[in-house]
Amino acid sequence: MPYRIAKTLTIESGHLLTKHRGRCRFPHGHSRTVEVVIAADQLDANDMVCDFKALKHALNEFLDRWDHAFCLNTADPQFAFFQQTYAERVIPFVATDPTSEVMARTIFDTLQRTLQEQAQDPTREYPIPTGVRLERVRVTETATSWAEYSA
Ligand SMILES: Nc1nc2c(c(=O)[nH]1)N=C([C@H](O)[C@H](O)COP(=O)(O)OP(=O)(O)OP(=O)(O)O)CN2
Repeated sequence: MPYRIAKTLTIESGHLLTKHRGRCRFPHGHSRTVEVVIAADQLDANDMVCDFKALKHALNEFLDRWDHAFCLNTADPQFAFFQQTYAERVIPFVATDPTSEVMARTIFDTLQRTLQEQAQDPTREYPIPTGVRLERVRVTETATSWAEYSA
C-alpha cells in the first residue's frame, strides 16, 4: 500500500504495573502520545487516504474514555476499591498489566473494529473510505520510551 497517513493524540493517564520490580509498581501518570498509521492503495474522491479528521474522530470515540483515567489490572487487589471510588475513570485491563505494549494492542484492535464499522457508513460527516488499512499504533509513554503494535 503506497499511501500512508498518521494522526497523533495525547492523553493524560495514570497506571501502575503490578508485575514491575521498580517504581512502576506504584501509581503514577504519563502524558501519552498515541500515533496511528493507516494505509491505502489509492486515494479517495478527495485525494486523501482519508480525512485526518475522520481518523481523529474514530480514535477519539474510544480514547477520550482513557483521558484523565486510571488504567489498572483487574487482578490488582485494589481494583474493586478503585472502580467503586472512581467509576468510569478506571479503565480495566483484564488480568493484564496496562503496559504501553498492551495499550497499543488494545487501541489497535478497537480502532480496527471502529474503522471497519465506519467504512460501512458513507453518510458520516467525515467518512472512512473502504479499503483503508490500519497499519500500526504507537504509544509513547515517556520522552524516551514507546511501544508499537502492528498488523
Ligand atoms: N516494555 C515496557 N517497559 C516498561 C513499561 C512499559 O509499558 N513497557 N512501563 C514502565 C513504567 O510505566 C515507567 O513509568 C516508564 O518506564 P521508563 O521508560 O523506564 O521510565 P523512566 O522515566 O524511569 O526512564 P529513564 O530513562 O530510566 O529515566 C517501565 N517499563
